[in-house]
Amino acid sequence: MVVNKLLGLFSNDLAIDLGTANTLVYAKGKGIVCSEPSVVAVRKDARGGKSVKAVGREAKEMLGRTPGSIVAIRPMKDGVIADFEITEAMLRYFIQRAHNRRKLMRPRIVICVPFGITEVEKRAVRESAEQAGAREVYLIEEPMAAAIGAGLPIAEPSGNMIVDVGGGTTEVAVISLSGIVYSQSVRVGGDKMDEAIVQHMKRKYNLLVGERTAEMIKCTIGTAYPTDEVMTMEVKGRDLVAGLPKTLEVNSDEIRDALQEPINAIVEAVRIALERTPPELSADIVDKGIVLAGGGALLKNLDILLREETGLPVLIADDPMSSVVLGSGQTLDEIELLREVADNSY
Ligand SMILES: Nc1ncnc2c1ncn2[C@@H]1O[C@H](COP(=O)(O)OP(=O)(O)OP(=O)(O)O)[C@@H](O)[C@H]1O
Repeated sequence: MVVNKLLGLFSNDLAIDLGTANTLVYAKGKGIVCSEPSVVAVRKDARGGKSVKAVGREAKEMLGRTPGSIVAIRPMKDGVIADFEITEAMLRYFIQRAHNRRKLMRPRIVICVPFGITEVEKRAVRESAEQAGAREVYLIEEPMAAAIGAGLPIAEPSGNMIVDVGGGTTEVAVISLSGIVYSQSVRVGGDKMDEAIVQHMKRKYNLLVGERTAEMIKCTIGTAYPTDEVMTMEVKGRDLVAGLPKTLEVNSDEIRDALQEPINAIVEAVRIALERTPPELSADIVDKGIVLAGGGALLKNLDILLREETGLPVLIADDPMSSVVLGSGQTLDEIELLREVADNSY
């Protein structure tokens, strides 16, 4: 008992939301200790060797701005590992940062994965965390973690619907009695919205903008449903015809049109989930509504659009970008909960 208490006190257990866009780390007893973009800048030498130059925010600043010898890489794509080696380097960096760079720690790690990824993809995440220094690895499905983090009563025999709109994926899940009754993951999220804006700028204005600029446009004037006032913003890019830098003004109406395809895919995923939900649980969702989490939940008026399209109440989680990591962090404190929701299918 005393030993257990002491172990708890000196625990270095971590929960990690290894996301396509952002990685968040929660340390037991401390809360969120790190929240950074999932980007790594790598320097290549003449012999083809690679070394990590920067990770996180510093590396994101470099996206699209690197000289030939350095590449800024996003090692996660569509919610899964696209570059194993770089993901491992990134995890190692974040784990060490969470432990104030003390290298000897071998923590127990709870790590989130999108629902519906393959066994091979799960193994890649697990091995990557082990290589990065984890002693034990538990995988939790993202919608479950998001629901716990958003404070939904997941253990009750009652339907809870969570929609987690991330950078690479959108996960729609219905949860009851600590289990996922139905879930669908579509590989559409904030990244596809950014791409749609890049395409729009190219098609309408012959203006080439980078993904960072596109993301800024989305977060500043992007909307899913008309706002009372039309918003405008100045955008800088390269004119594809003249080849010179150019500034022009775009408005929220045209950006909403540009975002239609990815947004429709999200609405469709919610609609399908509702159609396939068992009737008793549907009845619960009519009363309780849908809860939105993930950074994409911050897209202006996405809640209003979903309310219009489904006729159900739609709420946004308190801190949507942190729901997943907060939910997984909670399982570090409640071992019973971890046993119930961790995926041990490998
Ligand atoms: N105010 C905003 N409006 C619209 N989108 C936003 C806003 N703030 C953040 N986002 C978007 O949210 C996304 C990141 O969300 P989040 O951190 O939840 O994703 P992730 O967990 O990294 O991704 P995934 O779950 O797919 O692995 C990015 O695409 C970002 O552009």
